[in-house]
Amino acid sequence: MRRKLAAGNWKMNGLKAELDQIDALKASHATPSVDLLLCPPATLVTSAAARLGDHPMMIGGQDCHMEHSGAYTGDISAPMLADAGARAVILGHSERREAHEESDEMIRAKASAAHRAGLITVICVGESLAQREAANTLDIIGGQLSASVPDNSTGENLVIAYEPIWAIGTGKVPTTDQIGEVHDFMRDRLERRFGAGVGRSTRLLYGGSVKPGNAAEIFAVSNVDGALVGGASLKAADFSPIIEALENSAG
Ligand SMILES: O=C[C@H](O)COP(=O)(O)O
Repeated sequence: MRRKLAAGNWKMNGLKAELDQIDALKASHATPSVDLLLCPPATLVTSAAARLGDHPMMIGGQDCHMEHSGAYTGDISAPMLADAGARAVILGHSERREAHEESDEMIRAKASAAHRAGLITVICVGESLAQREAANTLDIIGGQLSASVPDNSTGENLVIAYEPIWAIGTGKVPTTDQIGEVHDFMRDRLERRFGAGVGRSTRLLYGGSVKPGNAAEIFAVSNVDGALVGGASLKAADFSPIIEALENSAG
């Protein structure tokens, strides 16, 4: 049985003062029945991890370099993230694919490096509105999956987040049928490539305008094992009911 995962992506938001949101999450979810992951900006990874104490929530990064170390000004390697207290890293978010021109091949190399460093990778895939309207969604997702997921993936270190680009930060959410179609497709693709063991134990998250008001409906969809939450993860008051909805959905 896959353990559900509620992941928060703070993106480029958060100063030290916002670490009090971690205190609030700890207080509200002292013994969570689902896995929790919070990915603050890199500047806060060390202090966020320290703030956790012995709480089971994980802290993650939002990107890493594909190399172990070297002359890459401004970049952060996977071992550095692990050394800072991170246990996971988001890779291939559409905002990085677009703004930093990250290709599937780059994401695959980064994910491979992250796995070697012992990190869980949350690899993001998703179609644009034009691609969906052209009925190319499954082709796009299938291509991103096969090209950006590395061979050294296991059921423990691989998480896939389906994030339709047009749903991110827009308040627009696919229908539950649309989400289910993509998640069932991803499950099938992973099972075909990696076999039933890895394919069935890899967690599949949905991301894109997940809010307290729509979380329960999304978590009831086939093969949705949790969420990657952006805006609503910034405040514990918003993230907490999403976590509760996931806990209530876990069966
Ligand atoms: O990584 C998170 C996603 O981009 C979703 O962001 P959002 O919940 O603000 O739409």
